Amino acid sequence: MCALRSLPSPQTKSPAPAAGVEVTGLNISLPGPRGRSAIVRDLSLSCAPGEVLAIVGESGSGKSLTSLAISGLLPEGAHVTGSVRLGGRELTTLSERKWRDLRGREVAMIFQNPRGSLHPMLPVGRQLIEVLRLHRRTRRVEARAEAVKLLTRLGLPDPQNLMLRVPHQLSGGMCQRIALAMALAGRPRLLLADEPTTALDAAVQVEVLRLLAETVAEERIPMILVTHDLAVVEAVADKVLVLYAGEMREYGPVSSVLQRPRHPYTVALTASGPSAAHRRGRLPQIDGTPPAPWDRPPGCSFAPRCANASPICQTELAETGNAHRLRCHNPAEAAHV
Ligand SMILES: Nc1ncnc2c1ncn2[C@@H]1O[C@H](COP(=O)(O)OP(=O)(O)OP(=O)(O)O)[C@@H](O)[C@H]1O
Repeated sequence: MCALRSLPSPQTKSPAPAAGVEVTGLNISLPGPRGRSAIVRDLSLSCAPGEVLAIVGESGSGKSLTSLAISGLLPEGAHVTGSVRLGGRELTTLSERKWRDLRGREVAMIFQNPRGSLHPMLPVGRQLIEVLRLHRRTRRVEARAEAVKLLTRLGLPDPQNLMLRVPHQLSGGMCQRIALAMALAGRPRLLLADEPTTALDAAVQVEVLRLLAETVAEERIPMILVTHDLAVVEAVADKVLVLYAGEMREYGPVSSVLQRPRHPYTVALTASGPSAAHRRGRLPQIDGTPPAPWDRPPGCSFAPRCANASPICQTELAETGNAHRLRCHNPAEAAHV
């Protein structure tokens, strides 16, 4: 773990305090081998300004589609119902023209491969300055000064020199920080990060994520982080949403959900403890496989893999809790992990 650094506070802030994001009753369906299938079902979450919400779950649980739905980037043929509100504005009904205006500026995204978001032939400084000029409508000289400030803030030494280099002359960690600076350039009202550090080595991952979490906290930007890695969740997130087969199973503050998991699925994920997960960097394996979206059983779709399942689990889902929400008829005792 790297030591936390105290960062200079930004001189320019968003004109108005950004409001958070609120997702209510989100359903995403896609055409599949047996017609249209519900992939994500009845998902609700919220992320306040400066808060980091992590979405975790096994491969195929719908983490990326949820993030893509929030950023208006779902694949062709996807059908969405429910609501995604950012600062009180409904996003699910925006036209593509409105999205083009919003995306990258108000809703920024960071992906797994940092080099993929950079032009391979252009100096990274020029790329960052162009994005700053576009989003902030400033002159080149001001954009350059802002670029230096952003890169310093993201822990990059000698930013003037670094800005002259092209991506292949930089390490993956440096490229990811440049990509982060570009994502932050528009002073977004929401940051979506899908496995942003998976391609980096473990020590750099933690440092980049810590800097990112500090920056969004200072800038009051809500951040939704998609990850497989419980150690990442523990290190940087405030809240966590545990997805199983496209549905919420457990949701609440990290300190509560990961330390005192109640849903048998979360219990299984955390059974070896986040620090053991940290060593592997992936979710632990659980016996069995999740159902395909077109083959979901009625009731709780985790029931076929669940040691606590009882007959009611085959027919109905039950939701309890408020700050720490849970969908389970037979939750585990709230034991400390
Ligand atoms: N373009 C698409 N067309 C049809 N089905 C898709 C498409 N994209 C994703 N899916 C299906 O939707 C489900 C959820 O996919 P998604 O990528 O959101 O999962 P994930 O939790 O992010 O997985 P991973 O951790 O492997 O990235 C999967 O069953 C996947 O096969």
